[in-house]
Amino acid sequence: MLSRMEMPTTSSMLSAYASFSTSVMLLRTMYDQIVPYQVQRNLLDVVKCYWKPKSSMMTLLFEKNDGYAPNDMFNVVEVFLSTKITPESKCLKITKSENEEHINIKIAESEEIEDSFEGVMKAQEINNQKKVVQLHNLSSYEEEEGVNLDHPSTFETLAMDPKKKKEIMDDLDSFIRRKDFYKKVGKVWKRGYLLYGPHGTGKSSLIAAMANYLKFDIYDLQLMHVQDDSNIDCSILPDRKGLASSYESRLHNPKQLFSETYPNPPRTCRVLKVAIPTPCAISKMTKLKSTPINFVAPNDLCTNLQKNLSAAECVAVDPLPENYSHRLLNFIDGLWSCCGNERIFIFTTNHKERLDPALLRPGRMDVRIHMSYLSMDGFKTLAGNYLNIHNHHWRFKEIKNLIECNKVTPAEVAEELTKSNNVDVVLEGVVNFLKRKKTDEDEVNEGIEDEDNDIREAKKAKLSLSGLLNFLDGPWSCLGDVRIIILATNHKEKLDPALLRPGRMDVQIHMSYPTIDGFKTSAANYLNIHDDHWIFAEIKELIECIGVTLVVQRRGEGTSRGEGTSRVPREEDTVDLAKKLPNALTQALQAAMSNMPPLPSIPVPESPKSSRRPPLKVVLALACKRVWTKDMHLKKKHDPKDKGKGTM
Ligand SMILES: Nc1ncnc2c1ncn2[C@@H]1O[C@H](COP(=O)(O)OP(=O)(O)OP(=O)(O)O)[C@@H](O)[C@H]1O
Repeated sequence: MLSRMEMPTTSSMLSAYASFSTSVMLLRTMYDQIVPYQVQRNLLDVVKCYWKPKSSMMTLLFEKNDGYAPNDMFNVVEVFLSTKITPESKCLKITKSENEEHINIKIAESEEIEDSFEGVMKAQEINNQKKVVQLHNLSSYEEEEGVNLDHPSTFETLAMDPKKKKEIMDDLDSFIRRKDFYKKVGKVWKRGYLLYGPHGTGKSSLIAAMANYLKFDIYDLQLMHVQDDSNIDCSILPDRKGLASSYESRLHNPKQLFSETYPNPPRTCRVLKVAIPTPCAISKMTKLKSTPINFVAPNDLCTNLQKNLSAAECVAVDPLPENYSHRLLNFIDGLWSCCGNERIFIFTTNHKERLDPALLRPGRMDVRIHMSYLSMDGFKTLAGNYLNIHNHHWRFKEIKNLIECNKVTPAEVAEELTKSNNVDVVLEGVVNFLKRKKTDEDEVNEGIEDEDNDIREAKKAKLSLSGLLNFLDGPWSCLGDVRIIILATNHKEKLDPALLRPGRMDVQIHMSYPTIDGFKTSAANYLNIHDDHWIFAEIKELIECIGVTLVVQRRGEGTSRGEGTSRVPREEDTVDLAKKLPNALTQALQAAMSNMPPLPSIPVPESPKSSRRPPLKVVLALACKRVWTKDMHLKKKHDPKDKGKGTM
C-alpha cells in the first residue's frame, strides 16, 4: 500500500500527462516527417495482418463475365443455388419470358445462402436439364444478347427418311462423346455439316432439331453480311457491346484488334449456322434491277423489318465477293476454330454443285446431308404431325402415286395440311394441289425448252433476297407471338420463287386493276350512290377494256376474263363518256384512279387535244389508246389484213 505522503498529487499527475502527450506528439510529428508515407502504409499493413482474427472461411467469387467472355461457372452456380432456396430466403428473382412455360426462380444478388460444398458436377447436370436453347445473331452489330429459341422442330416432327434421321442422331452422339478421341488423334473437336437441297425441304428445321436435341445454342451467321474474313472472326465473339463500339477501328486493323482485345473466342458458340449464298445467283442478281418491296407489319416488328429490309436491299445490290470460299475456309480452319469446347458448324445452301470443292472436303464438311423433295414416308410423318393420322388412310395410295411423279417440298405440303381441321377436306386439298402442281410443272418445262439459254438463266436467277428469306423463316422467325407479315410488290414475276413458296407467302393476293364492283364501291364512298346509276353500264364496258390490257400484258397470271371477250375501245368512247359524266362523278373517278397502281409504261404519243380534256378522260383515253396501239402492233405481226379492224 502506498502511504498518503507517497501518493502523487493531482497537479503532478496532470503535469506528467502533459509532458507525456507532448513527447508523443513530438514523436508522431518526427515519425510523419522522417518515415516516408509508403513505408508507414506497409508497417500498418504488417501490424493489421498480425492482429487480424484467423477464419476458416474462404470466399469464392463467381462473376458473370470473365473479361469479355461469359463465365460458364456463373451460370452453373446460379442454377445450383436456385435448388437451395428455402422458406427463409428473403429476396428472390422471378423471370419468365414470353415463350417459356414455367417461371424461373433465382437467388437475388443481395440474398445469402449457406450451403456446404457439394461438388460442381451436380450443378452442371442441373444446368443441362434446365438449359433453354438460345439463338444469337452474328450478322447484326446491334444485337447484344441471345434470345430463347423456341423452335418446335425436333427429330420426331421432321419429315425425313427415318434411317437418315437415326444416322444423324448417332453421328451427333458419337461426336459429343469422343472428346478424348479427338485429343488423342490431334484433331480439333469440331464437326461440319452441310445441308443442301431445294427451298422448303427442311434445312432450317433440321438445324433447330439438332440444336434442340443437343441443347446447344445457335449462332446465326449470314455470309452475305460479312464484309471481310476478320469480320467473321470477330463476329463469333460473345460481347456485342465491345464489337459495336470498336466497329470502326476494327475495319482498319481488324486482326490486330481481334488478337489484342479479344483473345478468347467464345466458348459458348456451339452450333454455328452459316447460310452460303449461291455465287452464280448473286452475280445474276446484279443484272436485274431490284424490285422494291414494301413491308407492313405490326408495330413491334417494324424496327426489325426495317433492319431486314436494308439488309435485303444490300443483298440485292452487292455481289458475293469473289474470294468468298477463301474467307469461309479461313473461317472454318482458322486458328480460333480450335479454341473452346465442342463445336458444330452447319452450312446450308440450295446449290451444292456451285460451291468451291475445297469447301466440301472432310474436315470442313464432314457430313453432307441432302434435303430432298418429299417422299411418302415424309408425308406420313407430316400427316401424323398435322392431322394425327398415325395409321393408314384410304387417300394415301393416290397421294403416294402423285408424290412419286411430282417434285413437291415438305413446306408446300405442310401448308396444304394447315388449311382445315377436317381430315378428309385437307387430304382432298392435298390431292388437288399435287395434281395442279404436276400440270403446272409440265407447262413450265415446255415453256422453258423453247427459250434460249440466256433467258432461261435470267428466269432462274430472278431476284434473290437471302436476308429477307432468313427473316421470314430463319430460326429468328419462331420467336415472339402470332404475327402476320405482308409483303407488297409491283413485280411478283421478278421475285425469287423461293420467296413465294408456302410457309413464306402462304396467301398470294393479286391486286388488279379495278372491276365495276370496285368502281361501285368508290361511287358509294365518294358520291353516296348505293343503287344502280345509268352511267354504270358504260363505265363497266370501259373498265373491262382496261382489263383486257392487263390480260394481254400479264399473260399467264390467270384471270376470269377471257382475252377475246371484250372489244377494243374506240377513242370516241372516251369522248362520249366525258360528255355524259357529271362533274362529281368525274372527280370521284379521278380519285379512284389516282389510287390505282401505275399503268404499264408503254410510251404513248401525246394527243394535242388531251390538254383540253378533263384529267379523267386523259387517264382513260391513254389507257385505251395503249391497248389499241399495242394490240394493233401484235395483230400487224400476225395478220396484216386485219390492220385497223379494231378486234382482238
Ligand atoms: N422435312 C420437313 N419436315 C417437317 N416440316 C418441314 C420439312 N421441311 C419443311 N417443313 C416445313 O416447311 C417450313 C419451311 O422449312 P425450312 O425453313 O426448314 O426449309 P429450308 O429448306 O430451310 O428452306 P430454304 O432453303 O428456303 O431456307 C418449316 O417451317 C416446316 O413447317
